[in-house]
Amino acid sequence: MPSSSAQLSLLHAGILACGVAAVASLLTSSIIKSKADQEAAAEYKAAQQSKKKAAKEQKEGGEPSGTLIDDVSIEKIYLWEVEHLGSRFKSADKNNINIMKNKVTNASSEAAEYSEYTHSSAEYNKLIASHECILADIKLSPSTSKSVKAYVRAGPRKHLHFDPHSVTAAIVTCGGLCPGLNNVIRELTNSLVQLYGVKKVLGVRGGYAGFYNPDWAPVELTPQYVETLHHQGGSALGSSRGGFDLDKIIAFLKKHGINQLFVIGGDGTHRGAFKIHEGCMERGMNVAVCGIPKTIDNDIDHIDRSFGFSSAVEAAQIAIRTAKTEARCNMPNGIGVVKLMGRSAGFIAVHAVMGSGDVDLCLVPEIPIVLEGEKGCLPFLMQRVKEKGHAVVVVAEGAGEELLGQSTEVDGSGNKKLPPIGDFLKKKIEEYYKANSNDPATVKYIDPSYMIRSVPANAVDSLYCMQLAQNAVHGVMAGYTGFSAGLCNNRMVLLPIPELVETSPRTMDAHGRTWERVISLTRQPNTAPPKKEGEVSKYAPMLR
Ligand SMILES: Nc1ncnc2c1ncn2[C@@H]1O[C@H](COP(=O)(O)OP(=O)(O)OP(=O)(O)O)[C@@H](O)[C@H]1O
Ligand SMILES: O=P(O)(O)OC[C@H]1O[C@](O)(CO)[C@@H](O)[C@@H]1O
Repeated sequence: MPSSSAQLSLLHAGILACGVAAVASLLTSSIIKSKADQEAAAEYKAAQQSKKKAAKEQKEGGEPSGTLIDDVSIEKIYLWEVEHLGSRFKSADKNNINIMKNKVTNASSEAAEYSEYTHSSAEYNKLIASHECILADIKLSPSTSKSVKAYVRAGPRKHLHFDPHSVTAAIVTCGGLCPGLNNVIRELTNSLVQLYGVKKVLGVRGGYAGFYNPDWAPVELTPQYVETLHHQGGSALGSSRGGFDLDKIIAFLKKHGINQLFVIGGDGTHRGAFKIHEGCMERGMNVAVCGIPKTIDNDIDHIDRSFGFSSAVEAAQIAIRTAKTEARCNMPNGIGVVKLMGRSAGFIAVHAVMGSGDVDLCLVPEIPIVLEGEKGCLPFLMQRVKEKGHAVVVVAEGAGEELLGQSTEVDGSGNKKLPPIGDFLKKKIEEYYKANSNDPATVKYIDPSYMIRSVPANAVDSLYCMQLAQNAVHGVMAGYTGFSAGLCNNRMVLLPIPELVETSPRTMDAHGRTWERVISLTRQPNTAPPKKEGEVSKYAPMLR
């Protein structure tokens, strides 16, 4: 310890000297470094400037900037043409130009009559011209074909096929429920009445059977009737499976003078809708039939996603979080098993897993379940529980058919009923622990079932439903028929129904990027069967 103030000041001086020397050495090294850096910076700057100059020259020459890759090109575009009533029936007066009517409804009238007063008529900011299209496959590489397919772009057309005053429209919802059904019903009604000035819109109750069931008389849909529909889950019109009867449906259309039919449903519903379209054409009826693709399972092909899917995936998070809490807190060996909807496609399960980040094992219909052995899910689960103390499993309801066998039972529409995979899995986990561990497994099984599809649409789905309904109405008013409105490559398009149903229901690609992401998250053994030689990989449009 320094004993006097003189010693202390000597010590301070020493420290100061050392500090100055260290700073000086640091400065020298940074000066040397900065010389090298300066050269690198100058080189980089020069390269950037020459890039900018080249881009400017390209722009001035009328070319987009960027590097020209001459081994990738598109030479031919083939349009997925949609049938147009104008080819068989006379369209409304060509002077009947399409403007936004923005009709005001007479809210005080109990009889729901609409005022003829239009709040403001406005021209559309964008009218879609003939042959405006959206490329179907936007992935290109030197090995892809130079001929590509394209969808008809959706949106208002300048000329209307129908005089709105001569239109009686009908809306029907079929198949299972799905968040957003009411949003679509509401926006179809509002677009028809307020945007186009259609006088009558009927809501057919209870799906296809509602066209002829005497106890389910149709309701008249008005903007007042649908005002708050979008806040509720389910379908204000009701729905059903089975009961498709073409002659009776055609009889209904004739009786009520329906010339525009909007059918909201899945692949089964669309098959029916196309039969109605063909039935009308064969009978010389100037009727437009339009589908709006709906399925909680997201298994309709081509479209980026079906409405309601995002809300269902969101609702499934509550079940997964519940399973996590139960698994974490229930000892010993807490395991939460959540069963989610998904008849033949595991999209809800895989998206819920990817969105959650809490799941250790995901089982879907597309990937065979292996219980034991090197790639067995049971030893894997036991190991995960050893590491973390608990684990969460998500299983799609259609998974494990290879273990449980195919059910011979079907529902009213002919869809196979599914064996109880959730209970089976719970039993297998418990048995495996009994045989291989001193402590039992504490398995909590959660089946949120209909809770994930009866919720109201979230904001993303509400917006999507609005776009679908508006574009369906634009398409029908223009005279398109036998089509469905959908989102493809993030653009609204019109899809011919036969193309839409041909490859539906779609399933997740066992060798695609979605499944790759799932196993990279869960780190579970990949039991996807090896890819067959020449097998073309399908993609899951939502996550390409
Ligand atoms: N090939 C078909 N021809 C005519 N109608 C059909 C056909 N397939 C199904 N339908 C009818 O379509 C309606 C709905 O079918 P389904 O129950 O299979 O639901 P979906 O439309 O596929 O929707 P979800 O995704 O909810 O299952 C039913 O009324 C059924 O009778
Ligand atoms: O019991 P329901 O109403 O027939 O619906 C169950 C089925 O419907 C779907 O949600 C498809 O709409 C499937 O995932 C499920 O298996």
